[in-house]
Amino acid sequence: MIEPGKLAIPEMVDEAWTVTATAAACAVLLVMSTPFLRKVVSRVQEYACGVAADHQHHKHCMPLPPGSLGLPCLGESLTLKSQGQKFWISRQQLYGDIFKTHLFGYPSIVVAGPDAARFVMVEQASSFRQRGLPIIEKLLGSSFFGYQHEKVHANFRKILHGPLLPEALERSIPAVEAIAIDILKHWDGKIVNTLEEARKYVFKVAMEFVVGAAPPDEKEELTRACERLIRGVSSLPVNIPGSNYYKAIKESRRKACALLDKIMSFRSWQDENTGKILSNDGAGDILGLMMMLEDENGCNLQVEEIYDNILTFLYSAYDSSAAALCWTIKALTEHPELLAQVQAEHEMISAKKSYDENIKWYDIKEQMQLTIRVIKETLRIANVVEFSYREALEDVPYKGIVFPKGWRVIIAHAAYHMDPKYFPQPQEFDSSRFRVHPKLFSFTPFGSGPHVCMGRELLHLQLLVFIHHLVLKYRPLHQ
Ligand code: HEM
Repeated sequence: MIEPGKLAIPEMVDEAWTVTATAAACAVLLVMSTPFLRKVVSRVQEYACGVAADHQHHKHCMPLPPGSLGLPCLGESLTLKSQGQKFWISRQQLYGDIFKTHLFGYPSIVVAGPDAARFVMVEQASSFRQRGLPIIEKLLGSSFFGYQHEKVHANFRKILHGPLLPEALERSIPAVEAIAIDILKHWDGKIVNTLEEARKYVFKVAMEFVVGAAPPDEKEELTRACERLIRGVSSLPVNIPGSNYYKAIKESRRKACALLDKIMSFRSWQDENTGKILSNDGAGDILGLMMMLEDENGCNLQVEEIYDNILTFLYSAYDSSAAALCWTIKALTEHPELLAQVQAEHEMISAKKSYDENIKWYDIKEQMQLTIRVIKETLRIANVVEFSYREALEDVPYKGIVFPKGWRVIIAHAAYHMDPKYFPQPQEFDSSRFRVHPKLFSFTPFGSGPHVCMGRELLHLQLLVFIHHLVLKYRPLHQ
């Protein structure tokens, strides 16, 4: 998952090739400046990708969608890096709701409209496998349960969802509230870096849900190792000593795995007779569940699988949630009238409570409707997760074009979130637009279908709790 404006370009070039690639890119830029040569290069690029030529001419006679595969090797990754979410919007305007490109080292089909998004995420979900960006799979591991297909994925998901379901979340409100109050306590009389504070908060919350019971020192060290690892994910994949990418691979992942080992041995013991891992505190968090999981032969997961899952889980929970909280606070401070209404909403909830009484699940679900709309509008406009990522497992025909087998598929939520057809004046922050439900599948910040975000209820809970205490305690300086 990716922060706004910080899209990571995965390993397209290894460092030995960097100089050659730069020279080649300059030459190709010159060549690409004439339309005829651009067409020739594009066709060569399609042939280089193999699958496209195969499809267009030999198999189904079904064309690929319009679009450009960009520069050889680099594709359109540099343009995406420089344009951010505008990349999806500008191409959607140029080519329509489905177009081809070449990103993150793979020929890809981008889905930029609600109907096609629904087709890939829901109707034809079994023909597409969820993937992580190459850099994410490399740094955090490729055996994350979300990348498994159909039944295996569904079985894992059913078990791991437990701590994130409403019943469990309701029990955890006091713990989340305590973390929020503690973070805000340190804001008194200070100028703080909101993003840093948001990261501190969401990571502490994520640690409770994902890693659970662990000695505080190990948890603290794990937090730091994960932060460095996550920094590596949004860095350029330049594998030279001193770079964030290098440090993430060589130091942070190893450190994080060693700490997870320590935490697991603190929490478990191995049965001498069966060799099975027994956990002393069971199923209250994701790590506890992972340690207890058994396959059909009664074997526990391999430790590498546990590392990959925990690290990817922490990544999913951390980066996007911190960005969402930060953007929400920014939106509120930029709209003083809205902030005043949000404050009134929370003062009303607080007025009905005795001193020290915790927020209730009912408050979250029923009493914070305006704040929920503010969060929705923030997610729409900030697009903290710009897209979902898939691989086509077979040739998939759709409305006269084909998703070729082996190509990557990018569901660009950001493109339709910013489309005036579904959200008039899309650049304007207007939480009141969510008084009515948006068109089906035009608003999918958490994805949809079998891979829909497992942490969306937790995200709402942690944002609402934090905003509740923030607006009750502080006023922005300009008020
Ligand atoms: C602003 C916050 C968040 C956003 C915008 C977000 C968005 C998403 C999206 C779009 C997907 C679907 C990926 C796909 O279709 O391929 C997803 C999946 C997932 N998210 Fe989130 N997420 C957020 C926070 C969280 C949190 C707090 C957690 C956990 C505590 C979490 C855990 C997951 C997991 C485990 C999956 C994979 C589900 C599966 O493949 O079955 N997310 N998220």
